Amino acid sequence: MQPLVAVIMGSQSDWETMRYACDILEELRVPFEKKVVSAHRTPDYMFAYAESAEERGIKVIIAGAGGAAHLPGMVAAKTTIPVIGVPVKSQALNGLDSLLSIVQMPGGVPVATVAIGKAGAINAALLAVSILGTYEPTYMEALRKRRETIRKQVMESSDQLE
Ligand SMILES: Nc1c(C(=O)O)ncn1[C@@H]1O[C@H](COP(=O)(O)O)[C@@H](O)[C@H]1O
Repeated sequence: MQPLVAVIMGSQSDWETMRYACDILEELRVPFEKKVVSAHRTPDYMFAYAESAEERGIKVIIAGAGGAAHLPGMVAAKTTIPVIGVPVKSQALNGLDSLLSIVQMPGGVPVATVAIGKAGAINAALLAVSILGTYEPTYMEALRKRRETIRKQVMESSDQLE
């Protein structure tokens, strides 16, 4: 099926985080592609990838990177498709470097930045599905059902408190 969401990451080492985004997309039956693309290490490929994404039918790009995390911002600079940036936890600075590199975009070139690490990757995918849901009601319905499941789980966990 034609992918609607692109999950890209600066390195294969980001997969341990970005796999959580892919799990959500699989769960909600959203067609997606996943690729390693680096602004630093494969700049020409990154440009070509970002420039061609819209015409290939991609609606949202989720871009995860760690450290000097320029990938989400550089992709956003080359496309007007919504870009969601996931700060990957870095070894040296625990992902604070990644977060600040992604979130502080100059006015005019937005990147929707989520939290550092696993929770951010999960929320990036949910946000991407929300965007798809604005024109495809089945995705909105899938999100509503998921929220309801979470609500029930929380209520049950509350009942189980001693
Ligand atoms: N931040 C970027 C970019 C980029 O922004 O283009 N390319 C790779 N990286 C990051 O380098 C970290 C270490 O990568 P390696 O584990 O491959 O050394 C990864 O978290 C990756 O996202």
